[in-house]
Amino acid sequence: MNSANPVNRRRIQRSRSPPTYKLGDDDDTYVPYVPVAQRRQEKLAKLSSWGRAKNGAQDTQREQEELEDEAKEEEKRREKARKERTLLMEAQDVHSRKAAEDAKKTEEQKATEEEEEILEAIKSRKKLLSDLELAKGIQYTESLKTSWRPPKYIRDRTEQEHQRIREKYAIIVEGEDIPSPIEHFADMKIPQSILDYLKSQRITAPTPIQLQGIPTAFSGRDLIGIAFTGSGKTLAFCLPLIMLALEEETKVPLVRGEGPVGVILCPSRELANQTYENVLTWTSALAKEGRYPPLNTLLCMGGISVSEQSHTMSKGLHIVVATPGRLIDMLEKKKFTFNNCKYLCMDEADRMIDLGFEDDVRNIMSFFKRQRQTLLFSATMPRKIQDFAQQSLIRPILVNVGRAGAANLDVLQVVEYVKQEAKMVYLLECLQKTPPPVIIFSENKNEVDDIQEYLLLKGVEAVAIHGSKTQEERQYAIKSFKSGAKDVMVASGVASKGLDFNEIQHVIIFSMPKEIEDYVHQIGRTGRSGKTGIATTFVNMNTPEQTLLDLKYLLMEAGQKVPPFLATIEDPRAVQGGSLKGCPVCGGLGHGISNCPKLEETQRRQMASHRPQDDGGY
Ligand SMILES: Nc1ncnc2c1ncn2[C@@H]1O[C@H](COP(=O)(O)OP(=O)(O)OP(=O)(O)O)[C@@H](O)[C@H]1O
Repeated sequence: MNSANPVNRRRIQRSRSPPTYKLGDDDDTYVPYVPVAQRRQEKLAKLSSWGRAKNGAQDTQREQEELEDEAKEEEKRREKARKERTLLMEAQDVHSRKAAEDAKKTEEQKATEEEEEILEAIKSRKKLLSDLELAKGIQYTESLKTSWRPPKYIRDRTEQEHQRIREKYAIIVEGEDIPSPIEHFADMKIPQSILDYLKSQRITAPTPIQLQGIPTAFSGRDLIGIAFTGSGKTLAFCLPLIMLALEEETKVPLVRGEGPVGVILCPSRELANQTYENVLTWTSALAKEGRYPPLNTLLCMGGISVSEQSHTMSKGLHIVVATPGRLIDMLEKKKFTFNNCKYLCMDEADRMIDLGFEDDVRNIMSFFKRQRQTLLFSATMPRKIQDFAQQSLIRPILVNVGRAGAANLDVLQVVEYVKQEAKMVYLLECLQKTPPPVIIFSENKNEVDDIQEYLLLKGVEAVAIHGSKTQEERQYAIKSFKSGAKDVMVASGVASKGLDFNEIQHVIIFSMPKEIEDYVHQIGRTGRSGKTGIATTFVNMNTPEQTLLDLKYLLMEAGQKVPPFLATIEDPRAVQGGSLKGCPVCGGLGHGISNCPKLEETQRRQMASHRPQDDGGY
């Protein structure tokens, strides 16, 4: 029965289905593929004819079984192929899904990695200690001891009671053994003459930063104080130094060549000058009563002739208010020493340790010969700068009123779309919104001059201030604006940090600063000490989208109206499904660390090895 032999079968098939192509002359065993179904048909046909012939039921049965086996095999093969195909397809699906996820994840991961790298770099910055302390590994573990104590009835309060007071004023604190908050100036044991003076200035109850910050500083603790613009930080760091100086002077009066007891560092001359004037009024008020000795304060900043200050230098020195450059100069020339200096405060501290002043600050610290109390204050201090600063402080207390970098809620923020060429004309219209005084900010010195010129032409009494003006011009501008002789001050960033002008009704931001912190400081010139004010900001196509996004989030946070053109700006991070947390470096809410304008600016400065003297801290 040859027919059952596969070789024979193949031969039969070969004769019926000639090859469509030939592999080679020697390939005479080649058998073309015949589909199984066709083979089965053929076989069945053959079998039935054979069955009809003679071989009997047995053979037919066997052949039938063979065929069925073959069919089953074939079905199995198909099933397997189907399964394999599905698995393959599934694997492909999974692969492409994973690839898509990976692509997304990689973006996210990349951003996270980049963020971590930058944060690591910030963390690993050399500590804010003097080089001597760093070199010798000097590390203080105890805060400075002071004799000041809160009244007994406050000391007797439980921690829960303290915490309830903090919650009442939205004060957030961090640190060990946090001193108690004190709600009344009288309980802070401040001399009556100062209390009377404050009262005459309608300063009757401490603001939140003062009610927690002053007792903390009085207790000798290192402190990071963050609170809104215009919330009274200056008093919070000046009063403790005045009290410390008073205590030292009362113990052993300082003579010529001795002192200072403490120093206040400011990033600009204007701010140094303003703080100096504040200290003078408070120390004069103190001395008036006759019970307390006079305290001697020196203003140490560029643009002031040292010889003019010989009178101040001829006595023991209690307090120095300084910009970093001139202070280093004076210390190097040994005009005075920090041998007995115990108190170092930095106003607008994030700027001081962040943009170029850092080495100067470290240099200044190297003049201290003993342990000091260190205080840092600002309205804007992103978390990472706080973390960095905290490493350099001793058992620091963090006092935070509101989110660091949030806008003052007493400022009504209006953002308007104004085409570049229409700005000047619109500015005049805008000036009508409120009575004077008004401050106009521009990021560009030439623009500041142009605006002033235009306003003068239009009959508006305007002064201008920026870093390229001489010291006399700057002083004149501030003085005449403060006194009310001039209605409008046009300023570059210089006037935005910490300057406290009376009752500014309206701030106009002619060109939106790239960094949202600058915006917060600028609008913060109005709405001070509990009063309300308006800030109008011009934006247009020239304003970077990221800045607009930061602005949009800031307005939302402050519960302000978001104009439609801002509302429609989409956050690319939301579109990509990324994290929406704010930038830990600049505090901007509309971007992450990887595209932080402040970092870019820092890098630019570093590359240009250029110190931030534009506004004359020196
Ligand atoms: N307890 C108080 N009650 C009422 N007014 C106060 C009080 N303390 C300070 N002030 C007034 O508030 C105004 C703003 O204070 P200050 O300049 O210290 O604000 P700041 O928090 O330092 O603001 P910035 O962040 O802009 O520097 C000043 O005119 C000051 O006299």
